[in-house]
Amino acid sequence: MSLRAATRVTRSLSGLLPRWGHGQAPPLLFSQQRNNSTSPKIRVEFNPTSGVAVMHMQSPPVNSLSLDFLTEFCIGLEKLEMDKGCRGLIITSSQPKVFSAGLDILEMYGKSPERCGEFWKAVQEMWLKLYGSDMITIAAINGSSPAGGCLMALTCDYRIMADQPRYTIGLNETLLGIVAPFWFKDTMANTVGHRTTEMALQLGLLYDPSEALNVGLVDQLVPEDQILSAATQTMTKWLAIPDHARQITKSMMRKPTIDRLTSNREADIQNFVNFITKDSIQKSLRAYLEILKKKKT
Ligand SMILES: CCCCCCCCC/C=C/C(=O)SCCNC(=O)CCNC(=O)[C@H](O)C(C)(C)COP(=O)(O)OP(=O)(O)OC[C@H]1O[C@@H](n2cnc3c(N)ncnc32)[C@H](O)[C@@H]1OP(=O)(O)O
Repeated sequence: MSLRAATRVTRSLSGLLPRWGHGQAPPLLFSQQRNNSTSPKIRVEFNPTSGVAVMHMQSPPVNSLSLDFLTEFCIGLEKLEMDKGCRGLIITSSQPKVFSAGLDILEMYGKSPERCGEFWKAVQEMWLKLYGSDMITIAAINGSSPAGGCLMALTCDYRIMADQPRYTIGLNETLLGIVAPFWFKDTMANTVGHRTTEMALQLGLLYDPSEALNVGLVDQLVPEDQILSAATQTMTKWLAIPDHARQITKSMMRKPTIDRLTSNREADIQNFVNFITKDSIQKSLRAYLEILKKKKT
């Protein structure tokens, strides 16, 4: 059980002690000041009345997960996680047509081993923080969400996708000539099962929304303009569950997967650096970048 969950259990068992003592700022003001934040790539709107924050990813053109993006994202997440008034988080995109394009390919192409290692550590950090979050997390997927973007959505408790057939979602790493690491694979298998994951990962499948719903990669489809209201409605249902019971349950389901990475973090970084800096892999990434560029012409 996480420290925050343990604290909540203690609080609920000790007879609903007041949260704010004499001389402290009233909760609403305090929360408002702390957690409505805008950094260049992330905008957070926290509603202290509902206890729900909405995180808007706003890194043009495609919310790719660069080192800077991941750093801002983790700082934003950490702040919300520390705020006991924040119980739920909705993650969505401010960019048209794209939730997140996944890891920033330019962070993996032509970079030094040291920089690649630093980048990978940040990717791990994002996953650890989100997958292990005590908050209720909902991905409001209002655009395409390949690879690392799909991973980000998979770490949430619930996924709502815009019902727009041109959007796709999936772990398509093999299409780039790279390999989804074991914890990407585990996160997907925990969501859709072993067989679907095995096939999807080998083929680098990108699903349209109805296919994604069919395999259980997303939980609900809604018209794009209703995605935030649908996320808010779902959040209300989840908020009705006592936090401590839900958190312990979430931890019970996810801890073995999280422990596999936490006990192998350094080796996983080394593995990534050795893999990604290989000439053959760099060549594949260059070819993929060229395909992305040519798409436009
Ligand atoms: C053993 C195991 C060890 C470990 C082994 C290693 C494990 C690695 C795991 C990797 C996980 C990943 O996430 S790898 C990342 C996978 N991501 C992808 O395949 C997504 C590629 N992108 C797309 O499909 C599309 O861009 C999409 C997101 C649908 C949006 O399409 P659009 O038509 O709207 O936009 P585009 O015109 O394509 O893109 C706009 C610009 O953004 C750029 N762009 C797009 N995606 C980008 C990205 N991910 N990183 C950087 N830049 C990107 C394009 O090149 C364009 O640049 P300009 O031309 O300059 O404007």
